[in-house]
Amino acid sequence: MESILETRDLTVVFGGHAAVNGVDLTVPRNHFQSIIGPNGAGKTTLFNLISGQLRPSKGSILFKGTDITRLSPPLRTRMGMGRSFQITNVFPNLTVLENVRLAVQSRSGVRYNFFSALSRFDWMREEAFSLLETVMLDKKSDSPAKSLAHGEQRKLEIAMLLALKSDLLLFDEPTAGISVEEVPAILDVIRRIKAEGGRTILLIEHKMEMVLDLSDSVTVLFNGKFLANGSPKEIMDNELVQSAYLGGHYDDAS
Ligand SMILES: Nc1ncnc2c1ncn2[C@@H]1O[C@H](COP(=O)(O)OP(=O)(O)OP(=O)(O)O)[C@@H](O)[C@H]1O
Repeated sequence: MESILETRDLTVVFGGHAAVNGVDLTVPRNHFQSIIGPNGAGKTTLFNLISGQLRPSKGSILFKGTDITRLSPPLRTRMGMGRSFQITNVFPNLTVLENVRLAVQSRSGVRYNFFSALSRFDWMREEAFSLLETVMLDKKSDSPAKSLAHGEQRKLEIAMLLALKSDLLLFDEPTAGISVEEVPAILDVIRRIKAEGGRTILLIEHKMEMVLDLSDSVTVLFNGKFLANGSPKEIMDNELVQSAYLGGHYDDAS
């Protein structure tokens, strides 16, 4: 199976402590792969290395066969890697639709020209609206972004991320910090994105039922190191994984 992302001996050391320690990760194209592990296992640090927020102390990262270890985060985004918190430009006073349209526009590199016929930009509104349908936020298209509930804001961020048309999406606990009632809607959105196909998704998540439901494969980190990789069932049956969780400090946030 062709891989879209590979890390080799990926390591980052903070004050003598290796938060990510010699991790070899292989993510096949169009795969849904989850990364699990007890608190402090190094999951978010691994994402920071993959998306370029952090530079590794050692090792390399290959994305679509190219060594991106030294590339800046914006260049990685341009190559097709999307991470939701990179969306910093949510304009609270603009409508939900306008925010997504601006994300579509930024991807397309189209400069708004006051003298151009507005109809030339209709396709961007249409694409933005269809993204809002994907995240089930179309009924709020005319609401100002600032009026959205927390879970709805998360959906808006996901729609803006999808506007970038990334081939690889990195989701770091997408349901963290939102109310219990809003969790199923976010889950539905992720399920839809998976069903649409054509994308690779990497998910960090503590909610095991969500991991088991969505993942083609699961990678387990423990103390910064790769512990196991396999199908959800293989991981559930893996004795090493069981003892890491039982003996560790697994914080089931679900
Ligand atoms: N910038 C940093 N400076 C120093 N130590 C750090 C830094 N970032 C992370 N760490 C440490 O690296 C380790 C891994 O942290 P990380 O946040 O990646 O774990 P995690 O698996 O995502 O945990 P959680 O499930 O709680 O989010 C922890 O011991 C953390 O304190």
